[in-house]
Amino acid sequence: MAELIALAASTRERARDTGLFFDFDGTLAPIQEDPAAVEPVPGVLPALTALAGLVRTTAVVSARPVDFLASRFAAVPGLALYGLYGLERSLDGEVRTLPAVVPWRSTTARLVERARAELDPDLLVEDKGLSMALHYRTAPHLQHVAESWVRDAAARTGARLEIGPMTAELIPPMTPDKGSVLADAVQGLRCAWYFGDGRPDLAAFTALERRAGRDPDFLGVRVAVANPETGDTLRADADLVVDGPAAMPGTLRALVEGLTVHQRRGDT
Ligand SMILES: O=P(O)(O)OC[C@H]1O[C@H](O[C@H]2O[C@H](CO)[C@@H](O)[C@H](O)[C@H]2O)[C@H](O)[C@@H](O)[C@@H]1O
Repeated sequence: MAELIALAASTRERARDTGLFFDFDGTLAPIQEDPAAVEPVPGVLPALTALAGLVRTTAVVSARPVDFLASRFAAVPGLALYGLYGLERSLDGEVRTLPAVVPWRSTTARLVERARAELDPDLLVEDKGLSMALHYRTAPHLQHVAESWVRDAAARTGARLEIGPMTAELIPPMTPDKGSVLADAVQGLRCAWYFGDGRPDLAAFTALERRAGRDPDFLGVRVAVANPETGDTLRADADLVVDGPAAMPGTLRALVEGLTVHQRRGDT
């Protein structure tokens, strides 16, 4: 907590030039068997709303589609959404899709249809519009089947393979990574925090390091959310460690407090 308070103190003097960026699954929401049932941890939405009033940018950067994120975060005004690793963006309420990727919608639709027809029904097929994922969390014995099916489909279609926790995903080849999303999003900011839990979030950490390396005035804060599954993936590279999604509301409230103390004092 002492580290968070110190970093909040350094952030508050540049709060109006600060961006707060969050991964979704395993960071703002707990890992569950059914991806469609996942909701943000109770307490996260009011804390994000409070933060959105204190800093320039608050954003979710996720492998989920923007419409899914929008359904979960409608209560947070001004929250920017980067979906499908940045293929889809909703920065001002309007959803924009990288134009080059649009033809992949039909490729993905065919892959989803084939997966549902060919594979064991215990493998959950997640249709994300421009990408799709096979989930074997409730059927771990099918990991090999899922991974070899997506490998084969990737070779046939040119889609890119992304292996996640209990998940094998096919994404369009031009999909950015979270690092390039962050590098772009932090332009014009003097401070950014990134909260993540998994391997794709490392690229976002690296983007903050690179920016800080080029700009000594820039403060980048890398926060690892050590959920029970991905555990130590980001810990070694982090400035702060949060003990899983359940600890996020308390962490965000402490950050609100750290940013608000200054404003109250500054106002008097
Ligand atoms: O970038 P993220 O927001 O972290 O999304 C990564 C993947 O998250 C989801 O899958 C993971 O969470 C599920 C729900 O808790 C869990 O059942 C699954 O095993 C995890 O891999 C989402 O369903 C995927 O589409 C995302 O790629």
